[in-house]
Amino acid sequence: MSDPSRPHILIVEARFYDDMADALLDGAKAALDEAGATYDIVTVPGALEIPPAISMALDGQENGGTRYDGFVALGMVIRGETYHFDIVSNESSRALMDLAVSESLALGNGIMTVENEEQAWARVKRSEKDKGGFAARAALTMIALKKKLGG
Ligand SMILES: Nc1c(NC[C@H](O)[C@H](O)[C@H](O)CO)[nH]c(=O)[nH]c1=O
Ligand SMILES: CC(=O)[C@@H](O)COP(=O)(O)O
Repeated sequence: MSDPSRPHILIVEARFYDDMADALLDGAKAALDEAGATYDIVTVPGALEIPPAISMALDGQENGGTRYDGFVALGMVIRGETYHFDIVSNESSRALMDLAVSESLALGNGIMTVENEEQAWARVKRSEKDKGGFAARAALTMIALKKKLGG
């Protein structure tokens, strides 16, 4: 039984790039550990699978599954040669926004969409930008806001 006084978070990570996923996850876990939050971690192949995974977790909550106070999405989308970058980037972010608004979710979006690996590495745990940690803190902030607003 999780401690009701501590936020319980679901981290959904896309491991399209394993090494970068590790760095994003390190940042998110460090932020959640610092805040005293508890969390589960699920892994999906790519960023496009993150919104469906969160939707599955929401369905699970209605069927006796684990209840989550908030969600953290982690992924790295790097532009290639084709239009697929735009699809993956735009559709994953749009689906997350649609879910967050329609379900009033406390969600931190840590799906990075970058032009190249240099930009990618400059935004994970091993850098001052630490987008994984930022997404985790965003989720925690929205959990507190939701409680303040009576959600
Ligand atoms: N190119 C990247 C992808 N592409 C894969 C998709 O996200 C998806 O898994 C596939 O289309 C099967 O449904 N995903 C990333 O996370 N990052 C990329 O750079
Ligand atoms: C973001 C992507 O889907 C990308 O990695 C795919 O690369 P490409 O456009 O060269 O097939």
